[in-house]
Amino acid sequence: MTVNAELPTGGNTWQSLPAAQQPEWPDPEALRDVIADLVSYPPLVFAGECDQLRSRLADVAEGKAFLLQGGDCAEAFDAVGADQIRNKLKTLLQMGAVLTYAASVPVVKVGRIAGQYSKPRSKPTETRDGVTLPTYRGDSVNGFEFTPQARIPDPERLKRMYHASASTLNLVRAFTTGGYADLRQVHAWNQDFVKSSPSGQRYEALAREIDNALNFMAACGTDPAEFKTVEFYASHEALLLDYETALTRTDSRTGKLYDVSGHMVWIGERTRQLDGAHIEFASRISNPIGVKLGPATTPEEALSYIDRLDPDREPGRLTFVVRMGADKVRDKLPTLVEKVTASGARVAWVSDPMHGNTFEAASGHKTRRFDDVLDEVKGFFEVHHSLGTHPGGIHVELTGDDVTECVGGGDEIFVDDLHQRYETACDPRLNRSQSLDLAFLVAEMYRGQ
Ligand SMILES: O=C[C@H](O)[C@H](O)COP(=O)(O)O
Ligand SMILES: C=C(OP(=O)(O)O)C(=O)O
Repeated sequence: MTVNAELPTGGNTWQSLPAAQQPEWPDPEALRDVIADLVSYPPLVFAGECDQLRSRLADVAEGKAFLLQGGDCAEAFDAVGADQIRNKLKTLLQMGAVLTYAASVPVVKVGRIAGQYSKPRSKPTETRDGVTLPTYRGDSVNGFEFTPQARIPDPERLKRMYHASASTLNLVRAFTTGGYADLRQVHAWNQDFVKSSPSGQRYEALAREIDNALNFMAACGTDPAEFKTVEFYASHEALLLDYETALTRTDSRTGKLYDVSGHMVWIGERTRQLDGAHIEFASRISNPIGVKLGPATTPEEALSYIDRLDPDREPGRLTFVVRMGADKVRDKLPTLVEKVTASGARVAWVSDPMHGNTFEAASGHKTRRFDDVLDEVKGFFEVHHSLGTHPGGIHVELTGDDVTECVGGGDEIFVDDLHQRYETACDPRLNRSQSLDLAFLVAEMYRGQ
């Protein structure tokens, strides 16, 4: 649909191409009005911040840093509250501290946050007790509630997504620069957690070491400003192209286009068609771009993504997020890495150990086994180790709350526990304890390389 003539030139070239996974908005006029409003709204992030992230991701591509990207599968409008945002951030900060200290590597921290409101789905409809309704596509499109009314796509939700993203980002910026993320708070992030959980206790021991190191540095007269704030970036899947285009602006410094809805956006497994609208859109913007690579990805496709999205071969521009499944990663990944490396391109390679490892439990809950998640990351590391390339990071669905959505972990969740706190709007997330377990285990793998 051609929605707006005022969009920056080049930002809407995708409109003549097939766009997968777009909602069927019932009222085109209403969509047009919403987009006109969105076009007039201020940017959520600045082009210069996107460039800064690109330079951090260049370090990842060059083997000098590790990407920690994580957050909800699907953010929800009713979860835009201080506690939930702080808990998520706290979990990522704790994981970041574990990885930085235990693996001795700079960690680039990127949330699946402040924009992750849209979901690609396997099926257009959902059936419960003989009733079939349109599937839930994220709070940016329709309601989670299983009623005909809630499931009608409503473009006003695009504006709610903008405002929810703005509030979230505002709080995240306050937390990360206003003292909460000061490394001296490394114990405070754990206070509500340490007693009850093995990973919390392990973390506490590490936090004491970090404290000692900080005290030592202070005694030597060094108290670096870098420890008082944290660089934290926001990312989401660029799924709803009308929204992303409405938030695409021309950078006054360079004349280039940036999608100012988030610092980094990625193209998902279901929308990465080379002749499709999503890749075309991503090719026009200058943000760092991720592309999810499932087990069917061919080396030729991977090389074509590089030609389309990173024609200048700029490290940090392109991140390949590998999500093959624990049973396939060791077979499928080596050829991709070999061919990409041989081409001379320098992309960041990151493991998403969640999306290839989903199954349905007998109770009907969609879940993932912690051991499969871990095994996929192990396979990812093994492949890179054997090829002498850099395992650049992890991309994980997680929450700071004590949910029971994935099975396993040190504080073990059993299949029979799933119903207790199964709160995700879409896919199962690691809870805080499982997330910290993963961070410790990944740090060991990284150190052991
Ligand atoms: O988060 C990813 C996808 O949106 C999700 O895995 C699709 O889930 P579905 O197969 O239930 O549609
Ligand atoms: C949908 C997602 O993943 P994928 O495209 O890899 O299935 C996601 O990360 O939310």
